[in-house]
Amino acid sequence: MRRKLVAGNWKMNGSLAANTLLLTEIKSGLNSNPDSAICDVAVCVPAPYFAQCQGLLNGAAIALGAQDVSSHEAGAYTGEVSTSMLQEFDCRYVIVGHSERRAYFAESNELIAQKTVRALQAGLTPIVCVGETLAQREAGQIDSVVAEQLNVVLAAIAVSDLAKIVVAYEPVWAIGTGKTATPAMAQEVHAMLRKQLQVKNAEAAAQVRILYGGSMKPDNAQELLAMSDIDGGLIGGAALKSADFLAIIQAA
Ligand SMILES: O=C(CO)COP(=O)(O)O
Repeated sequence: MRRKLVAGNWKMNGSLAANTLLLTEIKSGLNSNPDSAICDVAVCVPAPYFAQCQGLLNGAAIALGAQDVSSHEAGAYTGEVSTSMLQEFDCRYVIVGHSERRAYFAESNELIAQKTVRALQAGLTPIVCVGETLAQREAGQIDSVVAEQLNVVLAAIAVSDLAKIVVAYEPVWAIGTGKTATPAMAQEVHAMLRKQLQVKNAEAAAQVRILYGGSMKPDNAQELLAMSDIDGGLIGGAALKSADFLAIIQAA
């Protein structure tokens, strides 16, 4: 049985004041609801706020995560943030290959695979994002695009690391648009991804959590999370509102 994971991706949002308010509200919401301990919760915050959020989350059942990491270990890579820096702030998760990084920062499948390997070497849990654009969906290329994105990562990691990754299926056309994949549409892709993981190792594939992301909200979370291969959510906009984020955790 896979334990569900609800991870917030704050993207480039937040401020010292807003983060304090948001995390204080989420913590008190979780504390007042014993049921919510049944799933894992994480927030992936902008790097400048690691120290602040580490302090705010001290003792809370909410893990800290990053939204990206360098594929390099250390050195002359201006602007990059390394896995060891993430570890110093107790980050447990790191998102790699988000579609916004792929689209706006030209991240390739190969670079994303290198970042995944680097994260695993550091003992971080990579949340590997895959997903097709609307044009690719309409051209009937969902399976080939998403399978290729995952395959390049799978080829780069050791079988013994397979169970340590989290995969997130985020159809690009559903991100920030208010359009959500129907539970059946999402489940179909998740099942396909699970099959692909099984080719590498069946036992580990059964343990890998596959999250859905793309306009997940309190009013659609429950039906999405009820699908057999949807093991949680990667939440953008709704992770910035404590009531919405708590409602999604509750649905999980
Ligand atoms: O990109 C996402 C999470 O990584 C999803 O964003 P939204 O929930 O805002 O659609």
